[in-house]
Amino acid sequence: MAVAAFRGLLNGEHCGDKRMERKPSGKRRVFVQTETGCVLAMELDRSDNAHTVKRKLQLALDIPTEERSLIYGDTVFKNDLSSVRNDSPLLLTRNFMHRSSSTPCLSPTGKDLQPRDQSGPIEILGYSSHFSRTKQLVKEIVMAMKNGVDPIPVHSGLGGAYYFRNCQGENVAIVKPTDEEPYAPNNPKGFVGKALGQPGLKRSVRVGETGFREVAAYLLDYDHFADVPCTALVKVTHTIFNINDGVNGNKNQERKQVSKIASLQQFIPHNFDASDHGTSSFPVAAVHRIGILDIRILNTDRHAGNLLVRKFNGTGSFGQVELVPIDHGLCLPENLEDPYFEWIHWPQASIPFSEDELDYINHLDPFRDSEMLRMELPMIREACLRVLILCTIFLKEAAAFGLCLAEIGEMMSREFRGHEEEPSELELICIKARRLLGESKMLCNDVKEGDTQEFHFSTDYGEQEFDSTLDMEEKLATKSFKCSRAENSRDSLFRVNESTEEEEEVESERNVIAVRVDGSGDSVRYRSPSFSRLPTLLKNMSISERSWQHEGRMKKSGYLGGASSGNRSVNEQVPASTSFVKLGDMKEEEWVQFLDHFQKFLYRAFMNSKSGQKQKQRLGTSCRF
Ligand SMILES: Nc1ncnc2c1ncn2[C@@H]1O[C@H](COP(=O)(O)OP(=O)(O)OP(=O)(O)O)[C@@H](O)[C@H]1O
Repeated sequence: MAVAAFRGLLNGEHCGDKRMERKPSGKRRVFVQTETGCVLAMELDRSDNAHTVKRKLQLALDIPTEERSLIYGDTVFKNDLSSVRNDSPLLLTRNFMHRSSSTPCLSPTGKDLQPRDQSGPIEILGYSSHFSRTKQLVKEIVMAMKNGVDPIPVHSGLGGAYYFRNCQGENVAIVKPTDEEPYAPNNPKGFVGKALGQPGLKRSVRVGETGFREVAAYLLDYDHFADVPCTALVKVTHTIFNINDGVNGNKNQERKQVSKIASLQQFIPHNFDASDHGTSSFPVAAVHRIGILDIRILNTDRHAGNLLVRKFNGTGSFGQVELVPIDHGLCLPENLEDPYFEWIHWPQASIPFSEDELDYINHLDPFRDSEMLRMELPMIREACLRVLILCTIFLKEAAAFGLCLAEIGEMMSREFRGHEEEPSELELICIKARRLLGESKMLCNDVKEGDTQEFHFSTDYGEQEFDSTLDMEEKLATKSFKCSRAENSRDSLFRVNESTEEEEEVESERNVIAVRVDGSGDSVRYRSPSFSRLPTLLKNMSISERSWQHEGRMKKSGYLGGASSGNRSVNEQVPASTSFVKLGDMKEEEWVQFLDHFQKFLYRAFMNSKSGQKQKQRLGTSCRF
């Protein structure tokens, strides 16, 4: 009966076929994933809305749906589904987010395994021309499966992963289902206890959301600069996958065809990983290129095991090797986090960037990158895109200033004093920029209705209204502000600029980078902050010595003690990672203004970093076990 509800709603388009964004009939196929990982392909009619879809799901899966919502990244669908694109993975999740993390999400009795749908065994979710290599891989894998060559589980790592093979039995891809990640409901290695969408191994990366990050890293790696293997998001159906049963997270021994949303990455034959090999033979260019990527995406998990080492031409002659970066599931966190850069103390990272590398960095455009990701991976959260923008600006300015990879990595990494974690230089700059944003907002809010649209205030008179903690350079930076209310903006777009000559010059370099249509249908134009120049106003100001300490005094005690079998309590084992700076909670106009402030503080911070470099104490926060 459940299957009947879907008759005619599913189709079997082959993964290699050219798929249109929306079929002429107005029908779209979506993949709905429940919190327990179960995936169902559905075809939506023009008339379908969130209620009708939930009703169909209830019938098909025999699960209650009243207290649940359909979500897609940041979007919660109340009713209208017209913005959902063909082949989107939607998540059906409970409305209340105060689920006890000690109570594993209920996967009642294995009953909610989805009925067989008619889509192909592997479907690529996305249309990018970048996935042409992946399409080829998928064809090879499907052919092999038809010939009885099945995938095999990967035993290393914390998450569920499977090598998919070609007809010759060679590994050609590694597939990681999103519901088998560490702590996800169907993790096969005993690390269970959370529902999809809850904070995961890193608090700023939700359970079930590492797959699209792997794809994002691949898509951002323009011209295969860092050599990230081709990666796509897929819906894949096989009996090999793991399903846990009931509240205990025990493995369901019954092998059935199940569909999963997963990342599929090209398998790269290799000789070692970087933890098994002396680092001195690693080419400077490879380390730089991987480091540049890691900085852009704020990789929190670049441990040595995530760098595959391939002997050059397979012979190893002259000790030459190639490095291939893998496992980007913990990049682009939703907040600034402590990154983990294994390369930070390798000598190669202290060698200045080459001209080619500087040229590549110079041509990076974080706003174009975030637009591209929004198009290719619509489920990506805005907060992650802001991290990408911020870190790319930081990289561009730092490289233009003359910092090397190691120095940039140092500035992004947190320090440990005693057992206390302190914000990184990058986070300190953001804290200052946010404080300044708060102060300028307060001042702008003081303007009464009916006042002129343009007004001035001076430091002398504004000072009393500032937070007493505002330090010297912030006071100077806020000196003589001119707040102008952007005209025609329904959502009160404010721009705060210094009324200095430098400001005039900088202002003239700014371009409109995006036109956003707000809820009222009005368009709001955003400017791109200048990358090439820092306002000279702040060059002589000092960023105060780091005095700020996290009030909670979080102790960093590392992650899990081991990776053997047996279920683990999430509460005991989720790391206490701190968020010093949030980027996602700013409104669009605040974010633009924040970026302006952020850039103004960079120059001095770079000067300080050059003059006072000291070795930081790090405990290491990668997720390698
Ligand atoms: N593209 C690839 N090509 C070849 N081997 C790979 C590839 N990706 C992963 N592997 C292998 O699979 C193993 C597990 O993969 P991966 O590290 O991505 O999983 P994980 O569960 O995220 O691991 P970890 O817990 O170490 O971060 C790796 O140790 C590596 O040997």
